[in-house]
Amino acid sequence: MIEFRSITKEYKKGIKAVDNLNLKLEEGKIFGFLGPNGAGKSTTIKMLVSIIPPTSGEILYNGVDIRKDPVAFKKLLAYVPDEPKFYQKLTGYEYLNFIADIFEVDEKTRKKRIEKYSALFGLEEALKDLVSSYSHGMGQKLSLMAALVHNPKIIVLDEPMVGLDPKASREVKDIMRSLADSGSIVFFSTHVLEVAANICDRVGIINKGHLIAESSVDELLKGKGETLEDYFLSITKEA
Ligand SMILES: Nc1ncnc2c1ncn2[C@@H]1O[C@H](COP(=O)(O)OP(=O)(O)OP(=O)(O)O)[C@@H](O)[C@H]1O
Repeated sequence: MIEFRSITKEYKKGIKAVDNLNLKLEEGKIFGFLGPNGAGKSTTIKMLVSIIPPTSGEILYNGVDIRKDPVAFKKLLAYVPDEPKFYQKLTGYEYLNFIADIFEVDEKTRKKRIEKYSALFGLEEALKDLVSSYSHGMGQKLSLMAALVHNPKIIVLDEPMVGLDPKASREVKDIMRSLADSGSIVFFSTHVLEVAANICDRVGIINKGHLIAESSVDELLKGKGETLEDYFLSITKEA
């Protein structure tokens, strides 16, 4: 389990991008993180994947601060950013092999996974080309493949559906489900409330750095007779 304990991030002194966040992410569950623009979603994700440190508070994995043994934690983790960056002079294959080397995935296993996911995403031919020739959507798919090549125990995705065609978007949702079903922690941010309502086991809504709701979609909407979109719009307006 991952636990955010009183996590606060101030980029500028006195201005809290994330304010006293307490949140638990469980194995086997897909957790959707929702919020308006500038609410603090990417900041939370970047703290979880150790790109930026919190100003205060701690993030625990199975009870241990993730900063205690960062390499051990990162070995379990895959991060799919909203704007993936690649080494442009590598081919897709070279990039995936580079990532597989870092995560010490053996040759046979990586070959099997690369074949499986390149077929799913229709990227078999493109993997021979330089990454610099890829469209935005192809880059998104490559970034997802790089995450999946080491079969992560924890996968964190920032706006994973943006720029994907409908088929790839469906594949990503199915992959997230099967990772969760195999016991991984799946945490992603999205603006697409329909996706969140359909695939998440739990959702959290953040607004102006504060977590203002957190539960299963059903519990959130129980007795309210609303869609997730109606509920989201009403509580982010009030807060
Ligand atoms: N590097 C930075 N320096 C200063 N302020 C920042 C920085 N990154 C984000 N912020 C501020 O922190 C707040 C939260 O931003 P964040 O990117 O986490 O929001 P978000 O929920 O991911 O938004 P979006 O949905 O638009 O991507 C915003 O007020 C933003 O301006």
